[in-house]
Amino acid sequence: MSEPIIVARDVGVELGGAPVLRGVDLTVAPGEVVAVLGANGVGKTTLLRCLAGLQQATGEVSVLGRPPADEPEFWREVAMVGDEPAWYPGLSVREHLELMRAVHGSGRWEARSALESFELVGCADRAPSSLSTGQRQRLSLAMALLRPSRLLLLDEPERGLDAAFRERLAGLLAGYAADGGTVVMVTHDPRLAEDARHVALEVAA
Ligand SMILES: Nc1ncnc2c1ncn2[C@@H]1O[C@H](COP(=O)(O)OP(=O)(O)OP(=O)(O)O)[C@@H](O)[C@H]1O
Repeated sequence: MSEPIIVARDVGVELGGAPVLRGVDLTVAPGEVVAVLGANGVGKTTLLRCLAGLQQATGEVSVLGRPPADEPEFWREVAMVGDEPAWYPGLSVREHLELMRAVHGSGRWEARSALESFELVGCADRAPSSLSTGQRQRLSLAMALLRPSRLLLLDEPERGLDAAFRERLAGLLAGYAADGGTVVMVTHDPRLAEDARHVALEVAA
């Protein structure tokens, strides 16, 4: 059996003096799509940040065979979509996608295919800051899915997306996993969770 992509054991986090995560275990195999579910404030984003090396935790966290670290070497293999990124002034939607290909040396798609898949053709020459919330979210997702990666970490990828595009996104994530990628997403969206293995977080006692 292939090595897990993620192994988290007995993970604990305290924020502001209060326990947020306690005794959390998670193992994710290559090619899996995992949906982290739970009520508001239960610690889903905090867990994702632990997996991204953005939050210190007690216990053990291993991602791609080593402790996650917020360093270029880690981010070459891991793509994350969470809070809206800073957009490059003066670069269009198309140029943001081309930038991803240029920086990473290759990509899973040409910029033109990504524009089509993420329904951004009509706004390709506009500045991202001039787009709607859902269009900007599509661009964030397109930039993450276009570049090569082994693990995709998504925090509420459904934010701002209409129902039809959520359906499309479910298919795009299934395609990423079929290509050998692994997805861990925090979501409140039943459609995105439908095809995923559910991991339910509960309030840390
Ligand atoms: N910087 C911080 N300082 C103190 N407490 C924090 C901090 N960040 C988050 N928290 C608290 O940690 C808990 C978990 O937050 P988190 O964002 O991980 O929850 P979540 O499950 O992702 O919630 P939601 O579904 O609302 O996005 C919350 O009670 C939140 O108030």
